[in-house]
Amino acid sequence: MDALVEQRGPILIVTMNRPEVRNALSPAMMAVMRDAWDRVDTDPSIRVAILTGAGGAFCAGADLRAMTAEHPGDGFRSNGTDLSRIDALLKGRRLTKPLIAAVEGPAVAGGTEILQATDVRVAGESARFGVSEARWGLFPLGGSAVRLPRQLPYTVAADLLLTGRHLTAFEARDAGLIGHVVPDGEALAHALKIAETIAANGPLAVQAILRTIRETEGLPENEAFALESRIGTRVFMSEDAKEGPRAFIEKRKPHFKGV
Ligand SMILES: C[C@H]([C@H](O)CC(=O)SCCNC(=O)CCNC(=O)[C@H](O)C(C)(C)COP(=O)(O)OP(=O)(O)OC[C@H]1O[C@@H](n2cnc3c(N)ncnc32)[C@H](O)[C@@H]1OP(=O)(O)O)[C@H]1CC[C@H]2[C@@H]3CCC4=CC(=O)CC[C@]4(C)[C@H]3CC[C@]12C
Repeated sequence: MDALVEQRGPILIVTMNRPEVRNALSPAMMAVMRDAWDRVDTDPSIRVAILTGAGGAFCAGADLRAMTAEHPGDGFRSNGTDLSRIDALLKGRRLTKPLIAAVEGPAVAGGTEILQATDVRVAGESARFGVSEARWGLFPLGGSAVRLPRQLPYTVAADLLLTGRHLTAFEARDAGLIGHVVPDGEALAHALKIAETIAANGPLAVQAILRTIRETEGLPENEAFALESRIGTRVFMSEDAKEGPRAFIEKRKPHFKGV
């Protein structure tokens, strides 16, 4: 299987699994990823997802060997593919639940592109990041030319996109591309701890916060607050909003039901 999917309690772990090519993307891998994202969105027992890679690598982007079989543009010309939405890479689509990246080794090109669709990012200290498409005369069609300048300071994003150079894990953390650097081999364990913390929180609150972050992006402040207050008020009216404060006063863990 080019990608593996495992549910551990409320956490769904998706592992890109072509370690012999540093988990370069294949159509089969992308089909499993797309189905996994559908499952995250529709299965109420899943509260958080983790994306990781097998064999000490995250993902090396598109399969460059497969691209040499024919002109890389032929696939698009022949079937009129619309790349404004690529579900597997969460381009043009965002999950309704938090997605955590657990990165070991290279997360390059398409690997750094899908990273930008994750909410919390953890990497082993030998991880490397970059959007190297321009080095091969290609375009980062996983969305980085749009998304990276929205996530990083402009000049950092432009530098990475235009030079195709790679960053170490510490440089990526300094640039704000990732949030946590951990010893090599511990990215998944650390991501699981973060996932457990999030999964123990009120699921309605978590999903409403995420929805607000996503849907207010780029809105004028007053429009953003109008939407935010509509989404947030519904959380306050839930059963979970009664349970949380009650649990605090009774000095026990809350039992959230997601209603
Ligand atoms: C458009 C997007 C996306 O933006 C385009 C890309 O991602 S282009 C890919 C660019 N990739 C790179 O620049 C990375 C290249 N690799 C490296 O730099 C290094 O290997 C490394 C830093 C990752 C690791 O270095 P190491 O020293 O640790 O290891 P190394 O010895 O180099 O490698 C070990 C072996 O692994 C092989 N390897 C590594 N990377 C690749 C790779 N990318 N491809 C193939 N093989 C790789 C290496 O050769 C070694 O093997 P040996 O045998 O030992 O030599 C696009 C993203 C997804 C696309 C869609 C995919 C599905 C589709 C299918 C279609 O038919 C239609 C189109 C589409 C929808 C397609 C559309 C474009 C994308 C969205």
